[in-house]
Amino acid sequence: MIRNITLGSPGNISKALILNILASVANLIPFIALAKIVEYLFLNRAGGAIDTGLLWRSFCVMAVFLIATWVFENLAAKYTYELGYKQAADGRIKLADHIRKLPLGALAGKSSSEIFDTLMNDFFKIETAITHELPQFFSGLCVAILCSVLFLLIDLRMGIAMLVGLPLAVVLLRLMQNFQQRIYLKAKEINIKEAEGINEYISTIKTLKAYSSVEDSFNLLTGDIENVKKTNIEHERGLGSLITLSGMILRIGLPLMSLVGSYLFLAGDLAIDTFLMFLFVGTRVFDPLELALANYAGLQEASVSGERILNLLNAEPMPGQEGLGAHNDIDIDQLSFSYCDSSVLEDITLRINENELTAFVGPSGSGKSTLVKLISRFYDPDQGTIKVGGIPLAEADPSKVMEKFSVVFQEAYLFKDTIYNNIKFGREDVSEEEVIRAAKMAGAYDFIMQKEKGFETMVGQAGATLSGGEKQRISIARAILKDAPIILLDEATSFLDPENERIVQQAISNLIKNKTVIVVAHKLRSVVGADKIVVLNQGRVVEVGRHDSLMEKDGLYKALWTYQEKSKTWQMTA
Ligand SMILES: Nc1ncnc2c1ncn2[C@@H]1O[C@H](COP(=O)(O)OP(=O)(O)OP(=O)(O)O)[C@@H](O)[C@H]1O
Repeated sequence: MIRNITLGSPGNISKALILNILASVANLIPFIALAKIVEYLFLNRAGGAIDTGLLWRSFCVMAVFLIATWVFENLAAKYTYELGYKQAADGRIKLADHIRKLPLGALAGKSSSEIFDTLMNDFFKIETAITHELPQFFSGLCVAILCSVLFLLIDLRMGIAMLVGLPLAVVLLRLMQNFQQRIYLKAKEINIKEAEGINEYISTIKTLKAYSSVEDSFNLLTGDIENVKKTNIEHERGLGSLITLSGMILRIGLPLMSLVGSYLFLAGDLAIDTFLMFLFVGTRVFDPLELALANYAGLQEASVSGERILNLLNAEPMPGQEGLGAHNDIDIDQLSFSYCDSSVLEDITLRINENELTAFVGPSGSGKSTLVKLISRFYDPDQGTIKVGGIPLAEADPSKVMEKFSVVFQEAYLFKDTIYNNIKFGREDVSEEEVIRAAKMAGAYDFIMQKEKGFETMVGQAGATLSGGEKQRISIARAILKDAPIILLDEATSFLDPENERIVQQAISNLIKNKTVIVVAHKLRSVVGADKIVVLNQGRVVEVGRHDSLMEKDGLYKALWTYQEKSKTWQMTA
């Protein structure tokens, strides 16, 4: 279904198009005046005295229309540039806004490089189409049609000779349209693959060095870059030869018109002024026509880019407008969920009570993190419902849902900004005192103050300049500041050393006071005090209860517990 999203109205471009047409028409007038001057000087003067007044008038007409051409071209450029850049900027903002409302599933299968390419390069193509190709195509076409009709009316035989190549050139371009779109799409895919390769090469350099694999990865990257070079040259060559071929076919009209004109003139069947008009002005029709054909080829690529943008824009955002209720009980009823075709959660029915601590435990891959993502509506379930405070999440406004939740992930993501802004993230209304208080509660204050610039210390991209524990404490400070009633902790301490783990555990205790808390835990010891422990196995809930009752059952929980207790005595041996 095409949703009601447009990238601007075609009507907006009409002013620019009219100005471009006026510029092209004005550009032809000096050539008509030139034909008239030549006709007067060499043919119609008949040896009499030169009428200098007539010459000056003709020169004035030429000068006036040259200036008019310049004025129209400048005004047209102003409108088209303003419009082109505005449309592209508006479109990018609209798409970025749309992307954040999409379920993560709608973006599955698309890499960040692909989405980046659509946001940047596809919109750049549209920008170029609006600022250059569309106005030049339409103005070229209009002028060419206008002149062609005029010249056909002046002399049908000469007009036909002049335009004989046009239908052939158009047919050629139409026939090549599919081929051209295909090579453009192929070039795009290869370029995106290269961007992905570069992205991965840079972001995994640490791992590559650790495994002495930099050389292999570099070779792979070099291959990708070489491939892009080859494809881009192929693409330009294909497009270039297509345009020059159609231009050449179009210009067959020039020698043909001269030949037909010469024969007709010698046979006394063509007036000299008509012949001159065709030679001086008729030949000028080829330029706008060729421009129209060249830009038509460019517009084909813009249409491919437009389709890619619309594909993303047409992905359905998460539905729902309801606000969530005041309560924070979570009811999950017969929930099932798959990533693409692979089933991950099946028939989950569960109640999570307000202001209690609920722990999800279970073997790796059992679906704990996925269940947390469904509860915070990163995805919608395939079957079943999740209600928060009695309101089905599927009917709730997605932006309101996130107001209810603070999520602390396994790996904290920080932005390339100051520590202060990273803590304050998403809360423009908080004071400096509140930020400092949150940092203290998260156990982050001391290490922040030890840094030379304190809260103004810049954090590298993705928090690269901080340790794992420091990043985690900043993300907890962020969550404390958000003060959402439901806290989701997805193995927030699993990558930390014992010292950092102790500090982060303390920070978490401050964060979760009087909140509804769901924690995904690998280390069962960290959740012995939980009000409810939910044991998952292969996407199903297999046991629910407190630690003591689960230990009495002799089921999976007890097995996991026993295994973990034994592994505490594990030692590394060479
Ligand atoms: N984005 C995804 N696309 C496809 N499959 C996924 C995706 N995320 C997770 N999975 C798969 O879904 C299953 C459940 O993953 P999930 O991360 O929920 O398990 P988990 O119990 O949290 O595991 P762990 O304890 O190892 O973190 C796994 O088989 C995993 O490979």
